[in-house]
Amino acid sequence: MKTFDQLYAELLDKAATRPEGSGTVAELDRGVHFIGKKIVEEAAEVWMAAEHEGDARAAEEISQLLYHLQVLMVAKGITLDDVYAHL
Ligand SMILES: N=c1c2ncn([C@@H]3O[C@H](COP(=O)(O)OP(=O)(O)OP(=O)(O)O)[C@@H](O)[C@H]3O)c2ncn1[C@@H]1O[C@H](COP(=O)(O)O)[C@@H](O)[C@H]1O
Repeated sequence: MKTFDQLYAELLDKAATRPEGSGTVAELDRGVHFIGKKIVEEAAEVWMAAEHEGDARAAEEISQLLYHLQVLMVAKGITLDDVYAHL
């Protein structure tokens, strides 16, 4: 289990060190357009899970959406503070 901040730090490290087999590195290499489409896809899965698949599945889909949002943040150089400033 990890927090939002811990995951972001892990993804920043993956982007910097580019370990073999990292899905994050592969997604970053495909670019913002691809990541944006993943976000839209995961958002739809969150919606469907929340309406039809129960809270546990919804929570899992939400975690995936948060992951892809963080990959986009890393791709764009957007920091946690940049986002938190608007909360
Ligand atoms: N939290 C996540 C995470 N959530 C979602 N995903 C990715 O997003 C995909 C979404 O799953 P779906 O089942 O919706 O996708 P799918 O359509 O079946 O599969 P795809 O064809 O879209 O890949 C997963 O296949 C993962 O590739 C994640 N990939 C990585 N992490 C964490 O990110 C960190 C870095 O991971 P790596 O870069 O892979 O080392 C680790 O702590 C991981 O646990």
